[in-house]
Amino acid sequence: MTAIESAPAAARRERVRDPAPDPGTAGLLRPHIPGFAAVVILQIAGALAGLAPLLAVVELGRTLLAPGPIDAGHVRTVVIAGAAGLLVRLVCTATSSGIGHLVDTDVQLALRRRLAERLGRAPMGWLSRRRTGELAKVVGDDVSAMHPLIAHTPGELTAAFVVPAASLIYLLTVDWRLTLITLIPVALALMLVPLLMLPARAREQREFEAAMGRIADSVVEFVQGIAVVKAFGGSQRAHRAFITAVDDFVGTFLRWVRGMSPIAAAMRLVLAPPFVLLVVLIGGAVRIASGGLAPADLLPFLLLGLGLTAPVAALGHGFDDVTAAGRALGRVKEVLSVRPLPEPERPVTPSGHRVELRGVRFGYEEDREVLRGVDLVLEPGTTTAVVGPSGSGKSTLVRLLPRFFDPAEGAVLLGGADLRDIAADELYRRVSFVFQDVRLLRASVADNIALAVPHADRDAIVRAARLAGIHDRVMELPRGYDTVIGEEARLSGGEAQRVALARALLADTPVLVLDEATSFADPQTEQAVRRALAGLGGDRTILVIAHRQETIAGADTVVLLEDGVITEQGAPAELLRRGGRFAAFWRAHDPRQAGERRPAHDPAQAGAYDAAQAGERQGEEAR
Ligand SMILES: Nc1ncnc2c1ncn2[C@@H]1O[C@H](COP(=O)(O)OP(=O)(O)OP(=O)(O)O)[C@@H](O)[C@H]1O
Repeated sequence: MTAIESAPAAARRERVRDPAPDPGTAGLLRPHIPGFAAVVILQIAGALAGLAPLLAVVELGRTLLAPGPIDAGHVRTVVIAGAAGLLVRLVCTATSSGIGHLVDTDVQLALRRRLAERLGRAPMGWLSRRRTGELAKVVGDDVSAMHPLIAHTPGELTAAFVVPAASLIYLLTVDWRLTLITLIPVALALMLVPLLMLPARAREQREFEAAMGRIADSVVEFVQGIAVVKAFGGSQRAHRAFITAVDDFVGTFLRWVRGMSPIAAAMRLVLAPPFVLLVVLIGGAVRIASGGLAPADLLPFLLLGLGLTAPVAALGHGFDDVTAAGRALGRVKEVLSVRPLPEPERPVTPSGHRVELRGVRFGYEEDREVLRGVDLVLEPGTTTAVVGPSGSGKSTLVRLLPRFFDPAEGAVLLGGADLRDIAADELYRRVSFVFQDVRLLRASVADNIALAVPHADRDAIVRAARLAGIHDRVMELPRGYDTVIGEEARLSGGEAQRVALARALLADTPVLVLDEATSFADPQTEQAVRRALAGLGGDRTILVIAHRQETIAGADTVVLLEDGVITEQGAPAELLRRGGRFAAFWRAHDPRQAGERRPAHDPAQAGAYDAAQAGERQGEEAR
């Protein structure tokens, strides 16, 4: 355990405000319970009122078929009652639907606000691993996809169950035997349901979904890799993968249809109105012939019997929409459950901008450490270049400074304060960065550069752009610095990186972190960065992942990172003189030396480095 981890770690845990876990969707829906209740109550009232016209027809039938003179007053009352019921139903269902849609709008707004707030506090490391489109889909499409679930399902389900339940109670009061006969189609449909759930059907369903997935994969693969496939003349092969997936699908689909279609057809048949009417008519005829039922009493069974099948049909209806909404809800919940990096309760102000990493350990996954105990000091006014083989943890190391992640063990200190004790806005006033995934906003070039300094004047913006080597290119754009990126002009990767560099230079933070691999995407950018670094000077603390020998040679300190540990550090010239691991690394990556002596892939050069690495590993094991 390092000195840092002990007491202060526990004390800090007490001081940080670990944000309360997200209340989840239930918490989000709670304020809207009155709205949902109004939807359900109005639907129940509307559904019951909707029975009035049917019952009025039944009553009219009974009155008209009854022997003797017709009571005109009674007929008028029945007609008015039926019409009133219809009107109440219309008003109730329209109001219920209106409230349902208002609740939906409110819920969607609340969800989007909650998502925006969560994304605003999500760790940058988490955000940087996600594509912008992926998150935009969650905030946009996935929230919209919940519309059927919120606006329609509560009302529709209520109506689908209230109408048959009320009808059933009424029919039972008329003739319970014929009521049971009327329920035969529903009973038959329910008896068919277990057949849909047989293991064979479940297997066919899984195979069907897997085959659909294979088709989707082959299409995505083809589209994503289209440039590579074309360049290497493999389009026939890629097409073949798609054709094979489709051929496989045909067989699977036929098996699925053969298994499902007889059951689905039987269900449709027994729930179809002609079948229901046939059952009611046969049952009714038998009851009337046996003298157990008055002919006029058959009427309510003919009118209401059809409605009894509604709940079974409702179970299938809208099922796809609801499952899609459920999946969308799952993705929304996943984003809502991202834990923000804890903010300090009593923030500390750093004094100065000396950066120190003490015993830093970090891994993306539980059982695999990427940084295995890094101790490093970055003095103000110096440039430190991090070098090392691919995958050694360079990007991970530098991303700890702008707090993309927190170390699992150890600490990163700025001006003597643990980054976890510094308020986020304070930290970003002191640390700026330019990494690989440059993201520009759909805003003017000037606004993009002045992101961190919104009130910067045009002269300052132009100065930063000149320093970053992007000014001339900006002047070629249709409206210069007012050109909206992504709308009026598109920038290349290197140009976007130079805009990001100008942004970082204008922010003028005392600590600057750069990933040279990207910044050096093209020769102009490479020069711009080197000029900028040389020009910055002062007592800035600069940390750069260096790939070019010029950058390494120009740094005050070079740090060789291998497999998550610093194996050598010091002034570059001194390290070269020493002839150790860094010198071997340098020689193995020096194109001039390789060109002078041997072919570019100089096994001897690489071999020297590999041998040094192997020797060190053995030494480590021995220790
Ligand atoms: N987001 C991530 N999730 C899981 N593992 C990751 C993630 N980012 C990096 N890694 C792993 O961490 C290790 C170190 O990666 P890192 O990008 O820090 O190395 P690097 O030295 O910067 O490599 P390069 O020079 O190739 O960019 C690698 O093994 C990589 O696979």
